[in-house]
Amino acid sequence: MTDKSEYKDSFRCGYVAVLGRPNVGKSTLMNHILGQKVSITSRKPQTTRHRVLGIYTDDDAQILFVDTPGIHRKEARSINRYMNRAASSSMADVDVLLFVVDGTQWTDDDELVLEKLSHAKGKKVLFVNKVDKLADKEEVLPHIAHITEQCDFDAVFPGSALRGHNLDELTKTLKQWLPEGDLFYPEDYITDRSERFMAAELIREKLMRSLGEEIPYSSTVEIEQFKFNDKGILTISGLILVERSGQKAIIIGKGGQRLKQIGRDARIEMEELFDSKVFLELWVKVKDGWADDERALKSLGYDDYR
Ligand SMILES: Nc1nc2c(ncn2[C@@H]2O[C@H](COP(=O)(O)OP(=O)(O)OP(=O)(O)O)[C@@H](O)[C@H]2O)c(=O)[nH]1
Repeated sequence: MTDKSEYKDSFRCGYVAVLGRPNVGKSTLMNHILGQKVSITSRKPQTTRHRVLGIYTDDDAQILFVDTPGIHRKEARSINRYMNRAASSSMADVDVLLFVVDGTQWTDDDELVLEKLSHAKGKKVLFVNKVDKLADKEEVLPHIAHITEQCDFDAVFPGSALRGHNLDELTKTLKQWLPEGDLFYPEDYITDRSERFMAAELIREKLMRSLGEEIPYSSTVEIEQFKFNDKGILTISGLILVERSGQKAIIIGKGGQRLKQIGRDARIEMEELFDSKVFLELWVKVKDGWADDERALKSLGYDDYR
């Protein structure tokens, strides 16, 4: 470990890539550290489809979190290939790689991420999450041994993103490995994502939560209107794109009830996020086979990974 005293007077700023297979708790971890929701979470895997930059600032450092989409073995659909490429590219040019695993479950997908990580450059930190679920905390030890045998980590933390266990210690460690430098973003920024993007993500989150197992990621959301009127009311029109008409019917629900509930839930969080009264309109449209068409994906804004 580096002696922290030598850093005392200098401000640090840099990038931390958050890596891990879907559903291990990456978004929960980032949201907890930032103290606000910037990345959507759900019980189903693969909700993080976009790279979200979360920004943490305190008196001595600014951490720029790059939240990566899941890495998968199954690359059959374009959208999966796209997500894999995005995840790999976010490993390059960062100061610290933060590998998040679920302390209760190790899978082939974890193995795949670990394999990619072992070839990457930069400081590496392992966060073994969901330890709150283990009756006997020592159960994580063989898990940690298995992982660290395959890849050298500069620090290892068992903890819980949901309960905030060990996150202060993690943050302190991440900060000390950032290069010296001034703030990249103003101190009150928590993301560089646009308000439109945040609005779309909120709708998508409510959609996923409401649909249970039915439509994992064959739907997407476009924001067609995002406008304040002269009374300060924000009008947002969201277009939900699905692959088949059956899916459209499911989303709309009996007598439009499900769509109404999705809209109500999204609107409440939007009002808090944008600090304004919100009028939200939602539409559902069928766009056949969009997930298999990489060009269509790009036209929908999935081309912003560098
Ligand atoms: N018990 C427990 N559950 C957790 C913890 N961290 C996350 N979860 C739950 O695990 C599920 C997945 O969490 P996410 O943060 O969405 O996972 P993710 O890795 O960002 O997933 P993708 O977006 O699919 O890549 C959610 O239901 C979380 O509430 C934890 O520390 N303890």
